[in-house]
Order: sequence, then C-alpha cells, then structure tokens
Amino acid sequence: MHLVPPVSRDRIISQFPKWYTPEACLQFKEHFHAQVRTACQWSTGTLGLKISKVVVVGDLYVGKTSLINRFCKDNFDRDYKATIGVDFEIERFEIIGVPYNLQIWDTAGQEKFKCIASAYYRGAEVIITVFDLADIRTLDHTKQWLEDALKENEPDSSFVFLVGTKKDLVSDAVCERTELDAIRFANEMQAEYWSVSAKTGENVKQFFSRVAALAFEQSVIKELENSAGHMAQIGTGNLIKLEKNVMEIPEGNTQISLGCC
Ligand SMILES: Nc1nc2c(ncn2[C@@H]2O[C@H](COP(=O)(O)OP(=O)(O)OP(=O)(O)O)[C@@H](O)[C@H]2O)c(=O)[nH]1
Ligand SMILES: [Mg+2]
Repeated sequence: MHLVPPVSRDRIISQFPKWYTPEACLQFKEHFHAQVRTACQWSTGTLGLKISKVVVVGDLYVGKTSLINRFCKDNFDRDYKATIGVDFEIERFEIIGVPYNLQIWDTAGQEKFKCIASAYYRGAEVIITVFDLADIRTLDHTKQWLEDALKENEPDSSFVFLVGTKKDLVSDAVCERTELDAIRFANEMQAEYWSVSAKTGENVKQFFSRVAALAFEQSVIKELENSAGHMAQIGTGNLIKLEKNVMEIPEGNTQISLGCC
C-alpha cells in the first residue's frame, strides 16, 4: 500500500490569501465563502483529489520556468534553459481541509514552439500571463499571449493573472513606475496583478496561494451549482453530503451570489 505523504505546512490554506494591490485585484473578499466552508466541513475525509489546470504564458526569457521552479522546487537557476514545447508540475495543497492540486503548465515563449504550447491552453481554469519588470517590451506582448490563450477556452471560464517577474533586478522607483503601466494593462485584461522575484522568492508563495484559493473556491462553487443542492461532488469520485436547505442555490445563478461571508 502506498501512503501519500502529508501536504507540507506552507501548502495548507485556511484563510483566504490577500491580493497584491487593490488597484488590480480579482476579488476583495477576505474569507472563503460561507457555503464553500460549510460544504468542505461536510466532507468525509475520504475525498479524491480535485485538480485545476493553470497555464503560464509570456515571452521567452521573462522567467516563467524560474517562477514555477521557485514555487514547486524552491530553487533558482541563473542559467537560461529554454523550455521546449511544454512542461508541467503538480503541486498539492490542502484548502480548508480539502485536498486540492494545481496542475501548472509551463509553456515555451520561443516563437518556434508556440504551436506545440498552444495545444495545451485548453481547459485552463487559470491563465498566468508573465512579463519581465526589467524589460518593458515584454509587457506590451502580454495582451497577445492572453488573447491566444483565451481563444482556446470558454468565455469567462478562466481567472487571469498578470505577473511582473525579476523584481530584484529593478529599483523600487522603476518597479513602481512599471507597476502603474502593468496595473493599467491588468485592468484592461481583467486580470489580477502581482510583482514577484524568482531569484529572491519575494511574493512567490503568496501569489500561488492566491491562485490556488481563487481556483479552488470557484471550482467548489461550480460543483455546488451543478449539484442543485442535493449532493455536491467535490472532485472526481468524492462526495460531500449536504443538507438540502443549507446548500440551495437559485437556478441559473452563475455569479457568486450566496450571501456575504
Ligand atoms: N535576477 C533574476 N533573474 C531571473 C528571474 N527569473 C528568471 N530569471 C533569469 O531569466 C532567465 C530566463 O528565465 P526562464 O525562467 O528560463 O525564462 P522562460 O520565460 O521560462 O523562458 P522560455 O522557456 O524560453 O519561454 C534565466 O537566466 C533566469 O535565471 C528573477 O526573478 N530574477
Ligand atoms: Mg521556460
């Protein structure tokens, strides 16, 4: 029998992680939705794994692989090794007591690999669009990267993040100036904005915790809506039994409109 090791402490999320800046933030909430918390409390402890797909896109050399490696392996390589096509990592979390995985797809920024990479955009619950804070031209290209990724997905089905990397390479003044432009872009892209450094690790854990919490909550809400208040299936093959009157959700309501938490 294979025993699955426990999720590491820094992947256990019990409070809703905070945004980076209120000027480009997807949700201002500070707590998990009350109904989501209730549903998760009812889980039996024998849940299968729930998984969300995350796709990371952006120009070559902006630091996509480094960002993922800092988070998943806690390392940083100064040498550039171009990603060829795509690669992925699976990162385990436990969110308000429920096991949860992010499948993080790292794609190549080089033009010659774009057609391979774009084949993996489909079904992304989260799209992370990356640029280099030390190379402002890469910010200009983020809208095109996002457009290409959105084309492969249902409208309004993905959370979008805009991430400026290599924060350690720019002064605070340059970072602040670039952030003004980036926040404008983020608002136009309906994205949440973050500045990070894979080299120092600044904001990397906070960023991915935020990604995981938003994607987790969204997927639970979708399943509660689909279950129409009888039996919510959280993840493949795992059942969360719910009191009918507790979980009733108005029909056709796709917004998060379950009352304030
Ligand atoms: N100083 C600094 N360098 C970084 C940072 N992130 C990445 N780099 C460097 O930037 C270069 C490119 O990083 P990668 O992560 O390989 O870039 P990529 O976006 O994955 O590139 P492609 O795979 O070709 O699309 C490497 O030499 C990294 O060491 C950072 O936060 N700070
Ligand atoms: Mg790469």
